[in-house]
Amino acid sequence: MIHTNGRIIGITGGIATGKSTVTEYIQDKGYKVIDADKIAKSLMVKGSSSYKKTVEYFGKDILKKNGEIDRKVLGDKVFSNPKLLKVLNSLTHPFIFEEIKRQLEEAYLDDIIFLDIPLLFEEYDNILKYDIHFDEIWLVFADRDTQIKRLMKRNDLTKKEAIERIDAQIDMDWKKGKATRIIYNLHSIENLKKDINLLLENL
Ligand SMILES: CC(C)(COP(=O)(O)OP(=O)(O)OC[C@H]1O[C@@H](n2cnc3c(N)ncnc32)[C@H](O)[C@@H]1O)[C@@H](O)C(=O)NCCC(=O)NCCS
Ligand SMILES: Nc1ncnc2c1ncn2[C@@H]1O[C@H](COP(=O)(O)OP(=O)(O)OP(=O)(O)O)[C@@H](O)[C@H]1O
Repeated sequence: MIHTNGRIIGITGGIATGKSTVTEYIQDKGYKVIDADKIAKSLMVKGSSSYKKTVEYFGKDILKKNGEIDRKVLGDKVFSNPKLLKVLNSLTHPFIFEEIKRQLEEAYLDDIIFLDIPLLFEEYDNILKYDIHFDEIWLVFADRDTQIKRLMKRNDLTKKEAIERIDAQIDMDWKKGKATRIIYNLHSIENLKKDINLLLENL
């Protein structure tokens, strides 16, 4: 069991639905936020255990000239091939979950801890294995067309590539049924902030 005094609120959603936009705002308001994507990135730096295992399996083709992992190249490989995505997950997730657990325990004095974790439902077995218990789960929702549009724009992807990334995750409508709260991020960012304020006031 993770030792914290406070509540743990999971923030999840589909790719490019707006999780980071939501958690950046929550963090600006002074709340403690742990970001699984940031942890994953920090653990993939040149020379780390995840890096070594990933390069050993995927080969030097995934490296940039300076020896760092080219995330676009690796992303293209794994999101177009579910088997390879599974391999990458198996090489990286143990390190990521260890670090999430460590950061949760480090934040034991905070009353509320938000954990931004895109794969909360996809990796539920790991959530249980690492003894992470959510008091609430907030789902940031956007419809598929909006996801595609935002993802193509932000990552400079073709429609096909955006769809592959969306389809590498569990369907958003299924996730809706499992969440405590749903944040509909379909309109302006100002609108989104108002909705978040309401949720925070009611904590
Ligand atoms: C494949 C990689 C190199 C692509 O890097 P890139 O910089 O393009 O994307 P980034 O890491 O910023 O992730 C963006 C979004 O992609 C989605 N995503 C990332 N990894 C996965 C995955 N394994 N399965 C499904 N969706 C994923 C999430 O919604 C995430 O928010 C990178 O995502 C990665 O190393 N993934 C494996 C680690 C992982 O599972 N990270 C998610 C946090 S638990
Ligand atoms: N309400 C909105 N209106 C317009 N653009 C938005 C809105 N919300 C988010 N965006 C933009 O959509 C993109 C995706 O948002 P964000 O990065 O917050 O999503 P995410 O869920 O964290 O993505 P990922 O799963 O890839 O980490 C960003 O470029 C962001 O600026």
